Amino acid sequence: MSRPLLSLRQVKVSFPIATGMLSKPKTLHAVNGVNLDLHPGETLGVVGESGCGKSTLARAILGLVPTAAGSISLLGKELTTQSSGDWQRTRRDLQVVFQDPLAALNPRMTVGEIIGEPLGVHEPGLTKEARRERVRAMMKRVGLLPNQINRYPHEFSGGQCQRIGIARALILEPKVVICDEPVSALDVSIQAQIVNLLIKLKHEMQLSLVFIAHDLAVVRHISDRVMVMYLGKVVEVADAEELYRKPRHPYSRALLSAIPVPDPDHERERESKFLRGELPSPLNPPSGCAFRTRCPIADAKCAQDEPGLRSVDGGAAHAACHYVG
Ligand SMILES: Nc1ncnc2c1ncn2[C@@H]1O[C@H](COP(=O)(O)OP(=O)(O)OP(=O)(O)O)[C@@H](O)[C@H]1O
Repeated sequence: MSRPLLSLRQVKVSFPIATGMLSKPKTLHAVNGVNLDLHPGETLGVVGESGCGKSTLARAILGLVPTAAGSISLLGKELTTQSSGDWQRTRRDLQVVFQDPLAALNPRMTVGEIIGEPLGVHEPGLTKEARRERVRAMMKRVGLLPNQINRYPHEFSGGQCQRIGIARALILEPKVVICDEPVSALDVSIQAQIVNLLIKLKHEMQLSLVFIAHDLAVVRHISDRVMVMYLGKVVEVADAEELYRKPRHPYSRALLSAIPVPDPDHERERESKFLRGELPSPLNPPSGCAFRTRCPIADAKCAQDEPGLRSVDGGAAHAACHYVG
């Protein structure tokens, strides 16, 4: 297999949380020992309930939040210890598409200025006209009309704003793009258009994507592999087809069973059967396996021993459960 472009090893991100005037702050482990490899041309989906650490993981990769431990390397270069000057160079290869397109765009800048800004930083030798030409070409590529280059973000719909965000992310032709819930804020009717655009651009521009979403149907459509997170940890990784065909970890099974189906009775029955109770507080995670308090097959061993991620069914998947495989 090819060498990964992006590699994470035992990455931890923690936040101190005040618990009262007289007590010491507690530590919330938002990302707790995550390993990840992203290969050239691959789309890795990251799923899990709200609060499982997906966005914090994305922010750690992008250097927007400090890591407490572990290593993150891009094209063989360690990111966690690099200087801000090095980070600037890294932005050429590593870009992000955020969830809320309008909030991510500066309302006082024209679309041309927004999309062209990274070119100004990384290719300062370009003439103004050459830069605008690149911007127009990119606008066309993402399905915007180049003659709208002087318009402002508020003149565009949510879907069009996300196209602007994607154009800005791709103008430097990066190798890796972190998509943090890029369609969650959009109308359902627009979501498929944006996902299909990302798939098209990924092939045309030979991108590798980390695609974070809580909508499992969207993730299935775009991903080659999927990583399932629970309380800051990876509980399963498998090829997308394999994961959706046969989820191994009880949490993956619960998540997939909760995908809405047209029959409401069917859905209710499935959800109540598989995904019980609330996500425990990450400030007080359960002992042993973090999922055991909601797991239908947990026993005393699960309260004592934390299962590590291991290869199951001859390598068809990796799952962190004592009773899988
Ligand atoms: N800056 C912060 N300070 C304190 N706690 C934080 C901070 N950022 C995130 N957290 C906590 O870290 C945990 C993981 O949050 P994160 O936003 O990464 O999850 P998520 O899976 O992306 O959820 P969502 O889909 O709701 O964004 C949560 O318990 C959250 O409350």
